[in-house]
Amino acid sequence: MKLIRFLFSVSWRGIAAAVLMGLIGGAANAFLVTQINAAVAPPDAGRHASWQMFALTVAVVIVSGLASQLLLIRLAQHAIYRLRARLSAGVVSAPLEHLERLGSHRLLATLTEDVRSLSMAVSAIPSMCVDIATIVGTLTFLFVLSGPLFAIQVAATLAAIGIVESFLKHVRGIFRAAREREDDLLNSFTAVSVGIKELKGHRGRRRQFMDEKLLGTAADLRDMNVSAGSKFAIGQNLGQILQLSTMAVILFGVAAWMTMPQETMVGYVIITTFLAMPMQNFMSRIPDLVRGGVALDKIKAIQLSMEALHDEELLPYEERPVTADPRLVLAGIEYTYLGEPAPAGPPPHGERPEAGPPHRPPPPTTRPDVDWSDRGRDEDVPDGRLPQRPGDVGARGHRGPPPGGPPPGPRGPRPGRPGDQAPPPPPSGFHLGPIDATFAPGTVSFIVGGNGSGKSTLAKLLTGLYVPQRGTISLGGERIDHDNIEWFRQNTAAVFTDFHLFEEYLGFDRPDLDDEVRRYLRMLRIDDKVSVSGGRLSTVALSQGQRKRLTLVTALLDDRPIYLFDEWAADQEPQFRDTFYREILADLAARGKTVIVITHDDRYFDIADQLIKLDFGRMDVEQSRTLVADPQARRLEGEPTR
Ligand SMILES: Nc1ncnc2c1ncn2[C@@H]1O[C@H](COP(=O)(O)OP(=O)(O)OP(=O)(O)O)[C@@H](O)[C@H]1O
Repeated sequence: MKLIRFLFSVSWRGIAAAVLMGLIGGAANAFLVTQINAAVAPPDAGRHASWQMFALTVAVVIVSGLASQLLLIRLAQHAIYRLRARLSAGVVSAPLEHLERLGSHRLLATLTEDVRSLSMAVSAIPSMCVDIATIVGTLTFLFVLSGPLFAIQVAATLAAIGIVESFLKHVRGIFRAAREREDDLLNSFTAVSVGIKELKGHRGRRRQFMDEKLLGTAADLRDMNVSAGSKFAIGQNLGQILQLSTMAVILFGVAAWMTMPQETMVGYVIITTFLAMPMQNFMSRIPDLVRGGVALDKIKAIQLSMEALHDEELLPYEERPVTADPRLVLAGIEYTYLGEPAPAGPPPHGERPEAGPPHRPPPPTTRPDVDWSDRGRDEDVPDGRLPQRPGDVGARGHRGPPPGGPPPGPRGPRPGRPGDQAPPPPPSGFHLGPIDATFAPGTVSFIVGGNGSGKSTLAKLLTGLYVPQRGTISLGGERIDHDNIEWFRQNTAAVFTDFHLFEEYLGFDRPDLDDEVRRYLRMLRIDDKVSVSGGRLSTVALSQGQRKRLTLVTALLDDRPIYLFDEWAADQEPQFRDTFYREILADLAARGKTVIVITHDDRYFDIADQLIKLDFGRMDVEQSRTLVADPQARRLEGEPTR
């Protein structure tokens, strides 16, 4: 079982020690039964029991049982810790686009619901081990007592297990479906917390949302859990009926038929009474195991791999200073989002539909842990991995699919061979590029364009959060690829529109950090609202504009060679907007930083050294202009870039 395998992967020595203790406990339990049996046997039966032996056996039962449980509890908690650590690492290290496609609700459901289910399952294992040891030990004693009774009892127990298992098949399916609904419920919870103002302000919308979405999903989950619980209870009770029927058959039929001695029958009754408790305990923990298995499957399905399939933590990283030459050059870069999966339904032309659970998210399209050079796409690499270092791009005349074509992801579908049963290409979404541009040190570049024209997508490419599927990015003349993308990311301080403000200044190891922060708080005119002490902000409960100023503080503290602001000034008052564009950006450029600003503020176009206009994902060459030749001039009167 996957769960047990997972537990073993945490510490097989710990498991072995705990199971050994459990077995000793189980054997002692069985011996206890023989003691009780001897104590109640008629004096002429030749069995002896002493209270000293009884007390010693009880001591062994308790000590070994306790030792086993303590060992397994530690192990289980360690396993849960490892699970949380691996899952969180899975989230942090998964490619950004994959996380965006999953959505925060699915991540939350995994980090809360799946971890909870797995914790329950892992916590159930200690007592189940002791139960199994007791059952095995007691049945062994029954075997010694009477072979035929042992055979009948084991046959009945196996039949009971078979009955429970046949019910479990249905229960497993229901738990699986219920787990998918958990995602929907978490989605509704997210909508409630994020959209509470919209719901409060519109009675009809709130009612419909509550009835159809939140409560509808909650009711489905309730029904599924009731159905699963009832099915399991029926199965468990049928198993118990079978056990009791077996007892009746033995007591009232087999005993008389085989003329069994009375002490054997007394022993049998004691054994079956002793067996009842661990059996029930064991059975009642089975649903926890089933849920744990479903949670493991789910984690695997959303590819937040515990085997670290996309582990960016494994990206090579060389501890070296940031670049001294922040010249960023884009050469024909292109990027395509994977489109939404096709709606379920009969496939055209008699094709077979793709198998998979209904809510299974598509695989990630980007793989930052591999090289994204053009060369790899045209080669058939046996194990699906691409060469570590790019060859010469030289493929500017060989650009990939037309806009809207399938994404040529580094590990995406390889070119098919005749006769290949290649899966249909995933539907493609928005396509950006090709983009050729240079962002020079000491200059301010504006990226402009309509809503949805691809500005933020380009920003994610410029910061190394997405990897281009075609073309190259170079920084200071160094081509960026698999081997240096982690280093590349350390060169940019970026503020995105959907930023998160951390209450603490993390990742700074400076004794005078508080003083520096105070200086920036004063400079950004927010020192009357928030203070800092020990690298921690006094509050983050501020207006959107004020919170954005705090993100700017963090970016300025980072002091990186490249600065990227995605519509930073949109929430600022006019006066401060002026300060941002005319003073802060100018100061950064004067300090030799490469400054990139995504903006709709055409009033400030005059301060830009370069303007890059995007139109439906393409660079509008006519309207994109530059005067990189003279960064000091800061006027937009240069020639078009191409
Ligand atoms: N995570 C995503 N998955 C799939 N498609 C996406 C994703 N993010 C954006 N898109 C698509 O890419 C296109 C460009 O989005 P992007 O955010 O880059 O535009 P933008 O120019 O920054 O727009 P705005 O000015 O409104 O912020 C959008 O039309 C959207 O459909």
